[in-house]
Amino acid sequence: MRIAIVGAGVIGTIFAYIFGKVHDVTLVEVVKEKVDLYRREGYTIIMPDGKEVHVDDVNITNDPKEVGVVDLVQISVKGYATEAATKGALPMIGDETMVLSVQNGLVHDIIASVVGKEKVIAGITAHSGMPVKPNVIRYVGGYGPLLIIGKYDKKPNERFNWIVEELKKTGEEIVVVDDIEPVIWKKLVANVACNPVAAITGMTSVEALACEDTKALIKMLAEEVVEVARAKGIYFPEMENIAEFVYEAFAGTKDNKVSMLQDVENKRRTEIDTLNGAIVREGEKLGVDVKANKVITHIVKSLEFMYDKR
Ligand SMILES: NC(=O)C1=CN([C@@H]2O[C@H](COP(=O)(O)OP(=O)(O)OC[C@H]3O[C@@H](n4cnc5c(N)ncnc54)[C@H](O)[C@@H]3O)[C@@H](O)[C@H]2O)C=CC1
Ligand SMILES: CC(C)(CO)C(=O)C(=O)O
Repeated sequence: MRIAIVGAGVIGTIFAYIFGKVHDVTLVEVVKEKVDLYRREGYTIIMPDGKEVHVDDVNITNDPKEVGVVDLVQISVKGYATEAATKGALPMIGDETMVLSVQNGLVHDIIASVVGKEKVIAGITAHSGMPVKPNVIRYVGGYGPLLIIGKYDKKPNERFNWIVEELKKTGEEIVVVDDIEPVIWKKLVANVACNPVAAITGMTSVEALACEDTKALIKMLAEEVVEVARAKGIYFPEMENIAEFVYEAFAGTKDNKVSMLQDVENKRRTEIDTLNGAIVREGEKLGVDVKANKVITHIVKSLEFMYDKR
């Protein structure tokens, strides 16, 4: 199968390595220096057991037209870049192409607005990693399947089934569900409740969960997400006891810094707009009280505003 992965970051590179064992994969990256670096030196992945895998001869470009039409495009950029990345990918998307995303946050409607809902394979990954150098990535590994995916329009077809079978040839665990939305929202609630709190306080999960005030804040954010989910008709059993669920999910990150804390520490734009900001937009549309998420969105955006001021 021919796959194009848009965004040669942490997830894009890890997936290029995994899919590339079996399939013809091209990375598409907007940063020219990164394209040059990957072409010149390849990339290294430090595997969960500490072994290093080096990949030379990387197929990477910053010109999607060079790639042509592929079977599967994976959008693997930060939430705020989703629309630009999907529009940029259009030269690689033909009648039969499907578009996969396991990005965090509410991004699948953005992709669907560009390519059509019927082309979108939405989902999550239980795997993660972090950058060590521009072409060295620590693959933390997986706390579950590589992919939990579903056709976003809930109408599986022959083409989708074929892509799933092709992806399974990697030997990775790929779980297919009929309704992907509850799966996305279950991960979303953990990211929305924990990531900005970590970003603002500098806390790891161990520190946050030792403080009753921090736990109270996490609970408030999570409860609003549940109310928005209910208003949208989305249900997953953990909604019944959401605070315990998010505390447990956060605890799973141990002493690691969640992505939004890493972003703030490195003065990078955060994914607040497709996490808490998206909850605020959805909540306000549906008449749900989302004040806690609104306040924390303003705080994180205020932090971003100050990046270049001192
Ligand atoms: N890092 C992790 O362990 C996990 C990340 N995610 C999610 O996956 C998504 C990607 O995250 P990371 O890989 O960590 O981000 P990253 O910042 O490491 O990589 C994103 C890459 O996309 C590139 N890019 C931006 N706009 C582009 C465009 N228009 N065309 C081509 N390339 C473009 C950037 O230059 C960068 O190299 C995010 O939504 C994140 O929340 C989900 C699970 C785990
Ligand atoms: C899964 C987890 C918590 C990995 O750290 C994440 O999604 C993030 O940091 O944003």
